[in-house]
Amino acid sequence: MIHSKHEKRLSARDIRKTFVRSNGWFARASETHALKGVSFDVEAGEIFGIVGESGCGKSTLARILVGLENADGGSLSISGRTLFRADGPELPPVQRGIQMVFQDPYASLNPRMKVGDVVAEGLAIAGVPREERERRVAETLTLVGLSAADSQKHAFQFSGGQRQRICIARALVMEPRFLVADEAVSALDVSVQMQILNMILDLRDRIGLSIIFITHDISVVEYICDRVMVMYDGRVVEHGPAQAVLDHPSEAYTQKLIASVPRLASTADRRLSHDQNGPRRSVRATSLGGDLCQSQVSRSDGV
Ligand SMILES: Nc1ncnc2c1ncn2[C@@H]1O[C@H](COP(=O)(O)OP(=O)(O)OP(=O)(O)O)[C@@H](O)[C@H]1O
Repeated sequence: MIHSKHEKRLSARDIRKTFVRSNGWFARASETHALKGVSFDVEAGEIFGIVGESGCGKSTLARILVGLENADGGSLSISGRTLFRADGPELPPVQRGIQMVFQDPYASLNPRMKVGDVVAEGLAIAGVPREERERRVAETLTLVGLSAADSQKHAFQFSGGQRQRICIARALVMEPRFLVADEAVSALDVSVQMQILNMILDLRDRIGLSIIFITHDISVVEYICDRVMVMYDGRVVEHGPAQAVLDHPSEAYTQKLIASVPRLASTADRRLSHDQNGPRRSVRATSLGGDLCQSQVSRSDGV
């Protein structure tokens, strides 16, 4: 499942989406311009953050990337291979090489299904034979810090953090080049958030996965992202290396967004800590709400 860092770049150009809502027979339909021409590139093996306040269009963009929603205009390609463009057909979600992890692991998992069946669902739909499905499920569960034996358990037997690992395994088993994580840690406790974030950093390092990390939490961007794109009202306000944008935002909107939250220790310290300690490290974490905790984290903590 290891990807070459040289081969894939995702390019989104001028993506547009308008939602039209009917207001009954006698009133005019109302329109929401959710995306007003959004362009960006994500390099192979990078963690690309997308931030912005509620309603700026982050989730709509995520859903368009994975094919859960159609764009009205623009184009999307991975290393020149077109996923969609205005005048052409769309590549179906399963052929895109992009998978998604959602915010709430409780809502996005059927608690009564066996974990092995949950993780293998996409493979079964794609017609992958049972033996290969079982092998890939076991491999992927191990990759996310669970065990092959967990495939026989039911989702309700797991904690929130473990359920999010199952959701990540369900996405990774399809061997995507790009993973879209939409607020993937915001439903979890801060200490559990750190464990999932560390696991994502590990996955990037170990298998060269590229991750598009959508969040409203600046501290998460500072912790995990290489580059960041700031959105407001369906447009890109600015983008660049995460630390540079957070330390020296050039746009007034970004300045306001960043000024409203507490900050972590510098990226250099955190990266050094990650490099020295591998998956186990001590970090000072803060959430948008301002909670501060000292959290000792490990992939093998069982969360
Ligand atoms: N299915 C839909 N029908 C109508 N309007 C929609 C639909 N989905 C999203 N919108 C509108 O599009 C805009 C962007 O919504 P979106 O969910 O993408 O924002 P967001 O930045 O992800 O917000 P949040 O952080 O709260 O999830 C909002 O004004 C929203 O109300």
